[in-house]
Amino acid sequence: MKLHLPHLLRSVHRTYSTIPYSADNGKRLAALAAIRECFPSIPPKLVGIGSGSTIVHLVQAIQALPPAQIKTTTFIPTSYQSLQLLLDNNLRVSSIDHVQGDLDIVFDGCDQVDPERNCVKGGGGCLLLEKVVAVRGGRFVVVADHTKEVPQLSGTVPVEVIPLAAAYVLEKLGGRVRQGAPGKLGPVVTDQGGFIIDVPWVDGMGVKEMAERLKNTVGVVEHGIFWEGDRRAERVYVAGPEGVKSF
Ligand SMILES: O=C[C@H](O)[C@H](O)[C@H](O)COP(=O)(O)O
Repeated sequence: MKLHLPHLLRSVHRTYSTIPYSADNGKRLAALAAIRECFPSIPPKLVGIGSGSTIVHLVQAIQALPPAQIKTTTFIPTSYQSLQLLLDNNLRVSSIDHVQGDLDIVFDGCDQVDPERNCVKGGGGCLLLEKVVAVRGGRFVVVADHTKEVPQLSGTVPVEVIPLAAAYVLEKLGGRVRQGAPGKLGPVVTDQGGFIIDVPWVDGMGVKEMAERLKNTVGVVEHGIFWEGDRRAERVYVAGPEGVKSF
């Protein structure tokens, strides 16, 4: 659903309308809109922060909030990248395994999002902890540029596997072990010590069937489909050349 830009989003758009649109500006616009509309006005206790390039803009937007709105907030990272980002911005951090109960809200990016707000995540190899945090989010808000919006999820799904099970999972599901992160030869090793296999989406298969197929394969720790069976986005902010919409 394309929204008429409310006043708030129009002002965000005006602020950036002199900058030529790019996917990176899109991430920034969508992040600003998401934070302005969704970051609780009563200072939240616990806020989850996803991983990836969009998150950098989200943290900048959080930093721009009035100090009183965040001074009692503890942020929960989903990777070493987001931990470092939060520390660099002097925000208070804790770890998801120290949390009791739900987080107030979780903000994250995505690689694909469909009209039902199902997402594929894990392009940066961080899907496992992202999901562990997302399932504990009272709200789960996803931010993206327009290149991520798709009519239906497809392509490949990142899947985190135990390294010794990689050969078996490849036989069962197909795909390739992700290789060659900058500065690292051989398989990409995740923050939790797993390998990532990019598994092809079976042509014509629905979200539920695909998610269950991946989850039911021995050796798979977690997959990058975020859907109603575990955690679907409650709200998605997408920016494109025309402005920001949410659905
Ligand atoms: O593993 C990475 C995460 O799932 C990211 O949220 C996702 O890949 C989107 O990344 P970016 O914000 O860099 O487009």
